[in-house]
Amino acid sequence: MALVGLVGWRGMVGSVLMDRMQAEGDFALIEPVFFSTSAVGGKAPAQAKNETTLKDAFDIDALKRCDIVITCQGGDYTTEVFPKLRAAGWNGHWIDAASSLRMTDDAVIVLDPVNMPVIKNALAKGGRNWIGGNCTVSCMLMGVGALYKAGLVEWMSTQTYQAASGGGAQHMRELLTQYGRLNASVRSLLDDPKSAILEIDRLVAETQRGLSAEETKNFGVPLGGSLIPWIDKDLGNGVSKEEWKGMAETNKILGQGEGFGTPAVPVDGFCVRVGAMRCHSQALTFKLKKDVPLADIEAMIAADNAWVKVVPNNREATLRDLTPVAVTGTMTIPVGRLRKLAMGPEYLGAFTIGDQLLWGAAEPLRRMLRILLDK
Ligand SMILES: NC(=O)C1=CN([C@@H]2O[C@H](COP(=O)(O)OP(=O)(O)OC[C@H]3O[C@@H](n4cnc5c(N)ncnc54)[C@H](OP(=O)(O)O)[C@@H]3O)[C@@H](O)[C@H]2O)C=CC1
Ligand SMILES: N[C@@H](CC(=O)OP(=O)(O)O)C(=O)O
Repeated sequence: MALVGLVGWRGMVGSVLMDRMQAEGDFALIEPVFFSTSAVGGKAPAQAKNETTLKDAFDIDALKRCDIVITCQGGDYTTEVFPKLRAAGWNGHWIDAASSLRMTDDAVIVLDPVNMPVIKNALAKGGRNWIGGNCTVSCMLMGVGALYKAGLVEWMSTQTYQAASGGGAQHMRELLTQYGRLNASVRSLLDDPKSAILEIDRLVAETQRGLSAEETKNFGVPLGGSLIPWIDKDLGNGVSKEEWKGMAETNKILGQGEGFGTPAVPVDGFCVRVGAMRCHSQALTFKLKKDVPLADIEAMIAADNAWVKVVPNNREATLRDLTPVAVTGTMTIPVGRLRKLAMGPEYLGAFTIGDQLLWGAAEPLRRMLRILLDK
């Protein structure tokens, strides 16, 4: 039975991964070894079989014993440990949620319902580094990958509405604390149906602007009742790193563009943090290479994988099925608002949502583990 090292299993992404592995019976197929950066020697979780204590996540010899290592510990951990482990001669499979290794030549960004041929090809060539994609990109491709697979996309523009969870657990807490502060600042006025809404609004803005450095330390500015049109690093050319990932990762996942000897499809737009909990939403504008009837497009998208669901483009279905609240905690990737745009018959609009901890982070890793175990 494969010895599988789990690092970062108690973090937010790691906990979602553990839940999914449990639900899909993955632990029956492996001998898990649990690692920790903070509680070495402690008791491993209930899924442990023979390896019942927590091993040191920085112990290269302990990691070297594993056939496969899955990490959700984060980019700093990967940057520190991965090169040492390979330098020590380890030939196992490394499956990672962090972005650090995504664009390296010997790594595949894994999203098997979309890029199984790319994964299979790399496996045949001895590939051993399997990295989960950016959450926004993975969720988008789970929804509209069919259009790319059919070679229909000339370019795509994205406008994202990304949840607090993308920043991590502390960001989710900060958002909720801010919402609580805002509500508390006007509670008595809210309780009075005759109170003036503009007075409530004035007090909320005053509270938002008066939030302390402690109350905004994760996002840097208030997010509750506001939004932040910048995610991840400033690349210095007017583009945020999150926006850069849109084109770089979409093409790499699909096995096209730089490094593959084929043209990349241009993908660009704006990435915006909003006060949602753990679902990333995005409005997409496509320029298609030709005019394809809307019904054909809907059929193509619906048939692409088991999780995508086309939501009829009407108000009732949209409100019911196409919101972060409807999608959170589920594997479903709804795609709705599908319509031809006023610019011409090759221009297609769409709106899609995904749970960024499931398809956006944990699930592609879990599925890669199964691909390796089944091989
Ligand atoms: N958050 C996201 O949406 C996405 C994240 N990723 C990647 O996954 C990485 C991990 O992200 P995320 O899961 O949000 O990180 P977390 O901060 O939740 O967990 C990372 C590690 O922090 C340690 N830790 C310290 N205190 C606690 C605590 N109170 N509860 C749980 N763990 C704690 C744990 O390590 P130990 O047990 O060793 O102490 C844990 O493995 C990211 O750095 C990123 O690279 C990728 C895609 C999306
Ligand atoms: N950057 C994403 C979350 C994330 O972890 O992305 P990446 O895995 O590309 O660093 C967000 O903030 O929503």
